[in-house]
Amino acid sequence: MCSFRIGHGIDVHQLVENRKCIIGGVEIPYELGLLGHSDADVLLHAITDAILGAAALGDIGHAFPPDDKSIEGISSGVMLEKSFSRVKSLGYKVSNIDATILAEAPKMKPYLEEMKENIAKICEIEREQVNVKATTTEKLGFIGRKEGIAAEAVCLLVKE
Ligand SMILES: Nc1ccn([C@@H]2O[C@H](COP(=O)(O)O)[C@@H](O)[C@H]2O)c(=O)n1
Ligand SMILES: C[C@@]1(CO)OP(=O)(O)OP(=O)(O)OC[C@H]1O
Repeated sequence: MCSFRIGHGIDVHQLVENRKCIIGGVEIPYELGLLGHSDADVLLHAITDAILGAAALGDIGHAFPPDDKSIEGISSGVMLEKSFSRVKSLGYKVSNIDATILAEAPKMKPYLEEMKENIAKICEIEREQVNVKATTTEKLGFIGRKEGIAAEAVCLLVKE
């Protein structure tokens, strides 16, 4: 009998000058970038939290503390890979991931396929098992004022 576990993740990062805008492992050309202790990939952080959450393994900050100087600038792809590896060692596979980026700008559409490919590769699944969407907040709130970008994700794990 299969066992299923669902997880949810949410993350927000501030948009500032002189930082890269890396989302879903894709460096997006934009005048502002995301601020964080790591590369601040808001989408991969939400997905990492969803995967860890599904396996009841806490969250990204437990595994990679923001006050740990040795991981300053760490790639979020590496954090997702290590988190997935923990989940895999418990016997789980990722069934699917669905995520949404909330951003007034930049336009995400040209980069969504590459993001899906990056996520699928790290989580050892097919691209069809990953969905990444984007929405504005219709110019409302901190996202609408282009002060920050948020992402939400859900992940279903399966153990056969
Ligand atoms: N940063 C964004 C936001 C949205 N999109 C795409 O535009 C479509 C319309 O967005 P609304 O918020 O106006 O509904 C949406 O379906 C996205 O595909 C985008 O690429 N980048
Ligand atoms: C990724 C970590 C790594 O220290 O830091 P940030 O890049 O600042 O990202 P955030 O989502 O604020 O916190 C989680 C931390 O684990």
